[in-house]
Amino acid sequence: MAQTRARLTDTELAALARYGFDLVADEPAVPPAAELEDAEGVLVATRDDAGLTVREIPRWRSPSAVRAELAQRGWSAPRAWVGAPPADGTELPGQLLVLLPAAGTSPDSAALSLGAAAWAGWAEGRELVVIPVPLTATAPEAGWAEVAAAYGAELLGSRTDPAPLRTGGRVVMFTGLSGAGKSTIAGRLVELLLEAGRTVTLLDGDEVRTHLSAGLGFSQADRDTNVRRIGWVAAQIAKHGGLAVCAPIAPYAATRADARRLVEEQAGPGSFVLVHVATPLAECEARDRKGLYAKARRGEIAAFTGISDPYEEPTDAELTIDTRDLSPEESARQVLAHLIGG
Ligand SMILES: Nc1ncnc2c1ncn2[C@@H]1O[C@H](COP(=O)(O)OS(=O)(=O)O)[C@@H](OP(=O)(O)O)[C@H]1O
Ligand SMILES: Nc1ncnc2c1ncn2[C@@H]1O[C@H](COP(=O)(O)OP(=O)(O)O)[C@@H](O)[C@H]1O
Repeated sequence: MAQTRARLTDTELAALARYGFDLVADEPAVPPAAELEDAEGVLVATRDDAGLTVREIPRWRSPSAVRAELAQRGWSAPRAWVGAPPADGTELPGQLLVLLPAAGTSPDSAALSLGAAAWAGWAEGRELVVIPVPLTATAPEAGWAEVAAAYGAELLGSRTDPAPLRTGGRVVMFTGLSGAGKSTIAGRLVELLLEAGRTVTLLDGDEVRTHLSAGLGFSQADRDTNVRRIGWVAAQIAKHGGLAVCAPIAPYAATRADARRLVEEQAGPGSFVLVHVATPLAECEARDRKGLYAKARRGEIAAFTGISDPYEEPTDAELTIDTRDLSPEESARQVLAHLIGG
């Protein structure tokens, strides 16, 4: 055997659960290790000459546990619905087991919480039990009627057409040279958003480098780590509908694209707004508020963006602002208009 213990991905864990719950007969395609664990290191299955033995899987509630809960609630003839609520006026009973196909997603996936939230309006005057199940919505590995029966209910219907994921969360990432005006515009944007009654998280550059990215410098690898961390945190904020504003130099196109991907994976298409503060180098250097350009020119700061280190101009920015033409107030209002409009 290749290794003694292997960690399963979300997709493999769902496959193991389907097998362990007798929803499918065939052994799942999982690594050939003697012990299998989940993302937290919990032992979920063992393998010996007799085959695979599935133990408790913390991520997924077993059909028998769900059946026991329905019995305890006194549901005499449980009915089940799979996926999103019916769009066609189907009558739903007063007690309903909702099965949400969630194979391959993480436990805190936005797809899952949006799936559950879609049922909130149906809960009034009704008893709903909402259970994520380890099956794939668009290509179920077992028939929905059989799955519903395993969870102790008769299938009433299903709706598993994949709606595009949109949490309503957004991330505004300003990018540009040092002194371009990123922090000034980001700060004013946050004030305008607060005035408009929005809750907003500012991932302030100084605070990020003091806490989240403490110890990182300005090599390409460190800048990439810094920008990816900012992108990851912003994605977590946007995942459940929050708004995050950040303003790193973010000089590399590929790393900005990584941040965009992280955010859009969690909050849906259109959730990442890249704002290029395109103040030319000569103007930034003329401002030189912190005296850094002068130091960089004297060689006292190595690898300074625009002087001795690259800045890759974005070609994918949703907005480009040249602060030679606009005041900070006008610039911030332009970003706000984009957020409100799109
Ligand atoms: N070598 C070098 N190059 C560029 N900038 C430097 C450097 N050393 C220190 N500083 C100061 O750090 C601020 C940029 O940090 P960031 O976290 O935004 O940079 S990056 O996105 O990781 O490239 C930047 O702040 P801003 O002027 O607010 O952009 C600089 O003040
Ligand atoms: N239209 C403008 N937008 C933003 N900043 C401007 C503008 N015009 C002049 N400035 C000045 O440029 C400087 C930008 O500094 P800062 O916002 O810290 O830049 P960055 O965060 O990109 O390094 C500030 O002193 C600001 O007052």
